[in-house]
Amino acid sequence: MTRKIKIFDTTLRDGEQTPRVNLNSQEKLRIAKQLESLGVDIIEAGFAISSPGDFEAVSTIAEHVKDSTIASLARAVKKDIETAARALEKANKKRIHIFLATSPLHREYKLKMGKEEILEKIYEAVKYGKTLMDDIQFSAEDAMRTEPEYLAEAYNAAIAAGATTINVPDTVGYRTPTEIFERITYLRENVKGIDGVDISTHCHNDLGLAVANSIAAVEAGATQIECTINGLGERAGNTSLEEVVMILATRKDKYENLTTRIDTRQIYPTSKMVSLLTGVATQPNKAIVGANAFSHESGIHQHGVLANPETYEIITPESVGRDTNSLVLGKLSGKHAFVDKMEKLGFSMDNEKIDELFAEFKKLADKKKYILDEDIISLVTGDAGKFEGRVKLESFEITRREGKPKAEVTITIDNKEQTMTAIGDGPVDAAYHAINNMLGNSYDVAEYKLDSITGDTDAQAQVVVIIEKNGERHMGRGQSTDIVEASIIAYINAVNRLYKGEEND
Ligand SMILES: CC(=O)SCCNC(=O)CCNC(=O)[C@H](O)C(C)(C)COP(=O)(O)OP(=O)(O)OC[C@H]1O[C@@H](n2cnc3c(N)ncnc32)[C@H](O)[C@@H]1OP(=O)(O)O
Ligand SMILES: CC(C)C(=O)C(=O)O
Ligand SMILES: [Mg+2]
Repeated sequence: MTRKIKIFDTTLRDGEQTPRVNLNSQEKLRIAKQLESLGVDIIEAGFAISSPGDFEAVSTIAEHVKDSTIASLARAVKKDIETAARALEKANKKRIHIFLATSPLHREYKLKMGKEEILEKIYEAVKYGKTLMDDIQFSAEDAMRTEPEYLAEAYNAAIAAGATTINVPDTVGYRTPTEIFERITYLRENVKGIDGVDISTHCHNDLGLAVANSIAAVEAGATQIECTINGLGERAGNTSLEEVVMILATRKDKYENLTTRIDTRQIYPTSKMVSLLTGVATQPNKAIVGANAFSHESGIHQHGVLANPETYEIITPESVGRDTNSLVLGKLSGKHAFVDKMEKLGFSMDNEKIDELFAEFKKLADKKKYILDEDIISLVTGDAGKFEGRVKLESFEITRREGKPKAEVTITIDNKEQTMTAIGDGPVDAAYHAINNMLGNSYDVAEYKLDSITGDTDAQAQVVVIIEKNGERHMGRGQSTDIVEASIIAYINAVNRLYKGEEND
């Protein structure tokens, strides 16, 4: 029998608890709209009582997002529950998510409440919530460090008062998958009326087990997973939505009866949006959405992927909304990938030439961290890294005049030194004007590309410039820790190639 797994996204609530993340209501609405397109069943839009801004965010989302259920968090406190209900007034489908901690540590040190008092508060809070709306979720905060018998009593109280979902959080990410499986199984066997409600899992990643623990909960019978985009959340974060969803989708052989409503092709755009609006970058090796998740640099892998991507990919990039996989050329790459890259750039040559270029490529890759398409073009055209020619940069200086950058550039043309100053919109523009004045010609810059070769503040900048004359394009490359210098060298390099081409004609 098919079991539908509800996806409860808490990016806008627990995700916003990520240190230094702060979203305004318009940003939250943009993300909520995207979560709706993604097919999320429940969007936890915020904690309405926490601030006027969060109240506004929850009510704005409630007004504009109609396909997903909108939830607001509330403590087991009347004013929290009433405020959540007010914020959710305009929602098509709404839920109040009431929580109260149950573990010994939280009872004694945080809440300073006894076991009985907590059970009464749970019952009263859920009962009050039910007077405001039907859909009430109850979470026993720190459930996974609570005595199992007492935890069952807490959920008995919540269900008796009318809770429709009971959430079992591993608030501090302490448990392992086997323990989670056992605890959910225990609750299923010991909580009255549990078969009539959704069982939810909410895992934190303090030991890196949030995703594995959520899957274990589902294997034990949970019907709702709480998660966040990119695994954002308090401390080490929450269960990552993209990972749990893709585990269920990819391992259909194992989870054939489990389905979600998620449109997996929306995963990558959603991840990008969340990363942009929260300012939290995803690590390159992050599963599913990281920059390297579908990149291959080693020769043996590249050879396999060229023959059939399934040799080293268990998910297609398209299925999660990414363009294609990529073969990154580096010192560990093999000849198959090198030839593939050359063919994609439009070059074909005999085996002898390929062997020769491949040997040169390996030498270059030993020295250079990233091999760009332009490096391959230079290899093929036989002038990699050379800066010889009629024009040579001697020195330059950038100052500002009347708010605009002024460049003083000294070059030699055919061994004759010249100096010229010019003003431009930016320092590179000013330097290019000065050079053009000395060359007595002005070339169209068809492309200008700036890359940082290393990631530090003293990064090497690599500039690639393509200039155009009479429909012919000439590429130049410059490398320096100074962006302006790299740009000047690239430009002069392109001009020298243009002159060389003219000499050969
Ligand atoms: C595991 C989680 O992620 S829980 C959610 C955590 N998220 C947040 O805390 C973000 C939003 N929070 C806030 O804006 C504020 O903490 C508020 C508005 C909720 C409360 O602010 P304040 O009234 O200033 O209280 P403060 O945050 O300092 O302390 C929490 C109070 O709530 C009590 N409390 C904590 N959890 C609960 C609960 N689930 N039900 C009832 N009371 C609770 C604490 O015992 C403490 O009570 P006290 O003031 O009587 O000592
Ligand atoms: C509010 C609850 C569900 C929570 O975030 C937690 O326990 O981690
Ligand atoms: Mg949490």
